[in-house]
Amino acid sequence: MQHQPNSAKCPAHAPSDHPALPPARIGILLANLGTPDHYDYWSMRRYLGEFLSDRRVIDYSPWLWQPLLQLVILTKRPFTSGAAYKSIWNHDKGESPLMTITKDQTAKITETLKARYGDDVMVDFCMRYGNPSTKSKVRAMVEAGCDKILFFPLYPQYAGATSATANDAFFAALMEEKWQPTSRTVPPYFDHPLYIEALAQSIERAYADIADRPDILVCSYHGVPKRYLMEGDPYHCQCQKTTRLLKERLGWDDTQITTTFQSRFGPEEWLQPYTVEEVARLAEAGKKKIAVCAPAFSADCIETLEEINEEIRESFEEAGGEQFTYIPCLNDEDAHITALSAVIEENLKGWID
Ligand SMILES: C=CC1=C(C)c2cc3[nH]c(cc4nc(cc5[nH]c(cc1n2)c(C)c5CCC(=O)O)C(CCC(=O)O)=C4C)c(C)c3C=C
Ligand SMILES: [Fe+2]
Ligand SMILES: [Fe+2]
Repeated sequence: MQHQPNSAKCPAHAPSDHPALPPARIGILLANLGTPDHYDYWSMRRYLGEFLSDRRVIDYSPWLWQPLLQLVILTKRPFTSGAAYKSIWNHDKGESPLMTITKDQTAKITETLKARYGDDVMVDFCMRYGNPSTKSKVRAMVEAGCDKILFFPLYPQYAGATSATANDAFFAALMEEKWQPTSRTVPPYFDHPLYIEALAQSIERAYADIADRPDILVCSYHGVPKRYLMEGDPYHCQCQKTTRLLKERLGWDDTQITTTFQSRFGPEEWLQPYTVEEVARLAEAGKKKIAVCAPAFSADCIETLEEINEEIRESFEEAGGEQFTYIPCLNDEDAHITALSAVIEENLKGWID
């Protein structure tokens, strides 16, 4: 089925000053978390302020949370996080790795989908926090003639703090459109066979390059407060299922792979076990060679390049660990682009085939 051209302008009845309408097309809008424009104090403060004010991320009453955030956290954390960003920054391009990788993914997905659908589709990306904003990209797609938009949060596992808040920003952007495009959001793909396959291939490739086979693979997922799980967020279960499917695809048993959660923030209990503690425990228990991968992240970012590959590595080595291998995220690897493009194609059904 071909996408139908825009038929809203009827030449016989249109007034002479009727606005011009571009040919109708389908927009595919990829969304990631967002990243600071720079690692200086004010860029960091702006980014963290927007992120940590999102009640899908931190759900405390703003009356209690905002004074603490504005007066305490945002006076210190922009410095420490800014230094961490500086250590991983893509200085050649003047942007964070998350931004560079998201652009590369967008370019490759565009190429794949254009080869299949031609100019009936346009592909772009937006961020939940910072730039380019979701609102600006929805506006640009509507202006370019998109009367349908498929919105794709690039998180394999659903969490209120990631997928839902990305969707919220998308719906808020639609609220401002006079002629609102028909819209769909892409569901989580934590169990999609091609995502599992891409993960498995990346592990097999990494293991083939390591002379001394690791004792165990640690699948480290970004954490959330445990309370969110108790309140109905399926993130924890989806992470566990991704690890199980990966284990089955690799043909491994439970001694060769484990699930942990990283990036704890604040005093509440988060999902356990905490990666930083678990890698130390593994070293102390005699697992001196480990590999760590991060299946919840579609692109390498501060949480993987700095937290896993620097802080968590250090925790392992201080506890007596000897060989630590970080396995990069799927980023713009071919198998990942194939998986993401397949998820998109499945969700375009009925709009264009
Ligand atoms: C404070 C609460 C946080 C929750 C809950 C949270 C959930 C969550 N986040 C990601 C993915 C990413 N988080 C990233 C950075 C980051 N995350 C938090 C806090 C929470 N995340 C902070 C404060 C930061 C900023 C860095 C820092 O100051 O520590 C990123 C990286 C962005 C980048 O530019 O590189 C990603 C990606 C997931 C998947 C998730 C829950 C499922
Ligand atoms: Fe985070
Ligand atoms: Fe669970």
